[in-house]
Amino acid sequence: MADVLAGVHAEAKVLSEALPYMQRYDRKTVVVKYGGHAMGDAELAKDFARDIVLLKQAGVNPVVVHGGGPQIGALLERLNIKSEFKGGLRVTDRQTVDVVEMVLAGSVNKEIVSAINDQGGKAVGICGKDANLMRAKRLERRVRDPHSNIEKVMDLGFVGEPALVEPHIIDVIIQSDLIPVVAPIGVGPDGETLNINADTFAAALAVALKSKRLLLLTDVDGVLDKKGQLIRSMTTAEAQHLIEDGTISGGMIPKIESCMDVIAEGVEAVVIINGKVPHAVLLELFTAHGAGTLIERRKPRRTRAAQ
Ligand SMILES: Nc1ncnc2c1ncn2[C@@H]1O[C@H](COP(=O)(O)OP(=O)(O)O)[C@@H](O)[C@H]1O
Ligand SMILES: CC(=O)N[C@@H](CCC(=O)OP(=O)(O)O)C(=O)O
Repeated sequence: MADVLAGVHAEAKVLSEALPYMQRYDRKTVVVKYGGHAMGDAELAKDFARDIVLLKQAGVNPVVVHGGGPQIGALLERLNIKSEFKGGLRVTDRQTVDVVEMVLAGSVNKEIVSAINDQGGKAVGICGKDANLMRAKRLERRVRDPHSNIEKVMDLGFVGEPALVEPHIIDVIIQSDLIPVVAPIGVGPDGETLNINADTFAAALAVALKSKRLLLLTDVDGVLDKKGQLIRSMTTAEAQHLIEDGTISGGMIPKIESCMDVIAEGVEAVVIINGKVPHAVLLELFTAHGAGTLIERRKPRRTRAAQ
């Protein structure tokens, strides 16, 4: 009996301690980027959908932006279409962009919408083309050839970068008490479909929506130091230093660079968390210890709880 009571008290304590966090995010917009790697497991996908519904029920306005890199890769393979990445971005020819749109705005988007609706939420799936949410331009990335030292423009085909965000459609969805689920497809200057990295898309949307937080769900616990230990919080200057000294590499570089842009544009903080941890979103937003790595402009205060 004493054990049962102790258990009940522990549960009540967790619920009660969530109150200040619920108040902090009351009616605030939080953009959650749900990466393709975090989507693999059916049970985790259900937990994620449940967390999003709970956020909405608690008065937060979650906006889900999803990826789907591995899912695009799987369909391209089935269709025998070769695909390669340059600097973390998929080289996207005309044939590939059709597949990218089909997977992102089609199957992946609707799967997430259904998962949220199955948990009692009401989600609406859109992509950056809807109501011109995300006007984009062709990405021009310059790289210096290490041998000749000549700078070249890398041609990635139908890859875009955000040019102008018109968040009206998101506001309408939020005001209707629905949950927007957004696929990272943009519309180019000639009306063409452009493939946008989901972290970059989520970052631009978070800025336009004046989001209170941007959460990036990935497949590692957060940013790890040279010894593989989780860094719980850091400033943008410290993040820059970790890129320069090589601690941060690969796919984590564009992620961190998006974080730095977002913070420079006024979003308070970005958190990188492990989408493979059950209920990672709730732990981050509604508990004192949070989860993952918190990145913000100024020196983080002593504890995550005090922030
Ligand atoms: N310092 C670091 N801390 C954590 N992950 C890192 C670091 N440097 C590089 N990475 C790599 O970045 C990856 C996450 O980026 P990415 O694969 O693009 O994620 P996603 O597909 O979720 O967008 C990790 O799986 C890890 O291999
Ligand atoms: C230009 C570019 O690389 N676009 C990505 C879009 C999906 C994405 O970013 O998904 P994840 O978040 O799951 O990696 C792609 O084609 O894979």
